[in-house]
Amino acid sequence: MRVISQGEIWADVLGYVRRNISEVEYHTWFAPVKNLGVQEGSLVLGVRNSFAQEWFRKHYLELLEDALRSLGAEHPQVSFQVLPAQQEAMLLPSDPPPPPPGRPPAERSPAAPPADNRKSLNPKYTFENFVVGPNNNLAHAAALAVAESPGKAYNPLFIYGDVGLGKTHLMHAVGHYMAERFPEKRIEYVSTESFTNDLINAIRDDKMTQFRNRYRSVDLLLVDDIQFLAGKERTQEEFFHTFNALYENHKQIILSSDRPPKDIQTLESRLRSRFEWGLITDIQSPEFETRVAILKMNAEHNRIDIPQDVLELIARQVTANIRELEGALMRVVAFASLNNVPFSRAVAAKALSNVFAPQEVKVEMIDVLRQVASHYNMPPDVIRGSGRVREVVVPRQVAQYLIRELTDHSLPEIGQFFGRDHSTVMHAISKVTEMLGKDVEITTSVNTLRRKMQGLEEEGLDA
Ligand SMILES: Nc1ncnc2c1ncn2[C@@H]1O[C@H](COP(=O)(O)OP(=O)(O)OP(=O)(O)O)[C@@H](O)[C@H]1O
Repeated sequence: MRVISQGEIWADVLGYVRRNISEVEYHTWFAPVKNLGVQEGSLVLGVRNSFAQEWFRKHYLELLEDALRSLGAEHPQVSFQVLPAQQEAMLLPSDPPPPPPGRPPAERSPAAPPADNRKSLNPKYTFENFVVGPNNNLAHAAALAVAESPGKAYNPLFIYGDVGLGKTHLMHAVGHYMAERFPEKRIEYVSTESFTNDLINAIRDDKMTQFRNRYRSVDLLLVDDIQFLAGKERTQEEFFHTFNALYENHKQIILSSDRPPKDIQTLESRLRSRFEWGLITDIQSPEFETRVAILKMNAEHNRIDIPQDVLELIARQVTANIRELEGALMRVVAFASLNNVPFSRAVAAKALSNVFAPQEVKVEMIDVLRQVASHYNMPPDVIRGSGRVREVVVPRQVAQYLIRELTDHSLPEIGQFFGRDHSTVMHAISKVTEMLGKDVEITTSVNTLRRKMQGLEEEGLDA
């Protein structure tokens, strides 16, 4: 693939973008972007992680295309690539990763596309990415058993549960598992809706033979939301025959539904009884620990460094639906990025307050420490550590001063938090008090930090 370096184009695109969005947005999202040149007519941009990639696709694709149009491109094309891990370091937007030292874009290509028999599967939905908890361990064990002995363990496997609890994920996981071990096997994932539409089209276009070949020649058939068969007589009829053909040939069938077969109204009894031939297993809502584990895995996958207490706050807020749980995490990440603040419980509560019932979150010592650390661009542990150079001592004193001002903690408690005694804290506070109004840097820092902390507490920021 020929790669043309197009530094000038990128500079012009950035100029255009900058004129059309706010400075905060520009610095948050566009400053860390790497121009990877133009490849086959498409401007390729390197972004820090898959979250940023998704964000760009959703929010800035049109703007970028407009920018290219303004430069004369008739059919502007923009694509995004996630930069290799060591360059991502999403952490905080105020702390962008160092620029990549001129590696050729070819090396940054994402992993090779999945094998063809996985084309109907979501690459994210694997067993490795599935957090097992008391709510889903039976369904998980059954899925694993089926993956190991397709057509033999339980056929069909029927998984039911409320929306967004991982039914589709588990089905796809079986597909991936099988595809890896048996690359020649045919795997088909389909929603009941698509199955119905395919059938309608096949009837209309007189292509029933192709339709039957497609669904009856697979080794693994995954059908989502089978409750939608209810009331569709012709589809039930066709599905009945598909089911029989596969079953008789010992091909594995996995079905998902929002309710058990016996509760699906207007389902032909011959289908209902077939759905009950194998194993019926359910997935319940995850409990707190599982929700935290899911959030943690998600954050790690997206290489987002987010403290445990913040994840716990999110997990307390969203209890029933894992899709919403993931959405809440992304909302918090976007909110913190756009407002250029470090992750804290107060930030998370604010980010979620528009969607969920607001949670009362008091500012804690750790929140102030993180905020100060982010402001001075150094790790919180260094500020709490034993370093005595001015670069560390000033942030430490500022942190102690602000904690005293913004929280209800006593001097000994603050001392303990910093591994020091209360007289050291008292000294720090009087030192900062003395410098306020005299030392420009300290005064500005204290005021900025105070405003940020109070802004989050009282006025709120809009995502
Ligand atoms: N145990 C889990 N571990 C990790 N991620 C999970 C888990 N369960 C669900 N998820 C994630 O939650 C999201 C929703 O899951 P999924 O789409 O499988 O739900 P579903 O039960 O099929 O919902 P629906 O009924 O709406 O089709 C997905 O992004 C999935 O990866």
